[in-house]
Amino acid sequence: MSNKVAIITGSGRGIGRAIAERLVKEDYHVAIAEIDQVTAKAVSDGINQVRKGFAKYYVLDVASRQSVFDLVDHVVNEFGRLDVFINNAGVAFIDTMVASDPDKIERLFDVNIKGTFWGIQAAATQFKKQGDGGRIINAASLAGVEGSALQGAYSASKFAIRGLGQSAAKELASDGITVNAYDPGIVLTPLRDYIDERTAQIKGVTPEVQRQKVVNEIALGRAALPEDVADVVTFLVSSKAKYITGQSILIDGGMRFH
Ligand SMILES: NC(=O)c1ccc[n+]([C@@H]2O[C@H](COP(=O)([O-])OP(=O)(O)OC[C@H]3O[C@@H](n4cnc5c(N)ncnc54)[C@H](O)[C@@H]3O)[C@@H](O)[C@H]2O)c1
Ligand SMILES: CC(=O)[C@H](C)O
Repeated sequence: MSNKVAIITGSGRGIGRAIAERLVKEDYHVAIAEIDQVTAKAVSDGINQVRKGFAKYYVLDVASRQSVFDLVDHVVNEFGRLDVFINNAGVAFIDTMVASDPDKIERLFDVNIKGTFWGIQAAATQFKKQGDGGRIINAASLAGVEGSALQGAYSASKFAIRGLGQSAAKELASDGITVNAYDPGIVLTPLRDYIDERTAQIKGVTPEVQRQKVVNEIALGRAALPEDVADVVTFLVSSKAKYITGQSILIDGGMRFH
């Protein structure tokens, strides 16, 4: 198969969907790897209506290490190889540090940190077998560069993801495998809607007021769209980025949390 092959976790909606649909335009075959079967199938079917055979969906929980390794095996059996693994799937919950529920913290760490770890392990294992390098890209966040109030567990997970990527980049460079991350600020997705609604509830303001507050902190004056992140990821997987590794690319429109 001449076309390259990418796995994008959490690509049933939001940023992951935008990345998958954009990579298909770059002639990638894509694996829509997602816990939600309905959205995964819908995104895959939509891609195949435009480019038949370019997408296949897989239902999994990235917190399960075996499921992530099985995903890579299924994709390689289907498409013949793997070139890019994008650890996009992630969850968040909003609460004060004191009120944060231990079970929610555990689940968030299992999905965001361990899920990313399993993706790095499974992708690197396959890339080493193939012997011709590869690209691993992880979803970090502005909240992983500067901790956000009411997002303690989430921020911690995104700091961890940046550290995982830096360590993996150093280890895997000799195999021609690059590892980078994208660090968006405010991107208009269902996750962001939840964050602003829940934050507004805690602060006793309307979601609209909360959304406007965060947008007002963005130098470019607008929230990002998922396509803005897909543009950066498309660059990071391209040959133009072959000398970039261990980096975390801020996509925050010049936002700075105070
Ligand atoms: N939206 C933002 O403002 C923003 C900013 C910075 C970073 N991010 C990060 O970018 C990534 C995508 O964010 P988004 O806004 O598109 O989120 P989203 O919640 O809209 O989409 C995430 C997708 O991941 C899937 N998913 C969740 N848990 C999963 C699991 N255990 N296994 C498999 N799939 C799972 C969900 O079903 C969903 O389709 C996340 O890692 C998020 O932390 C988002
Ligand atoms: C959800 C997220 O990471 C940013 C802070 O919006």
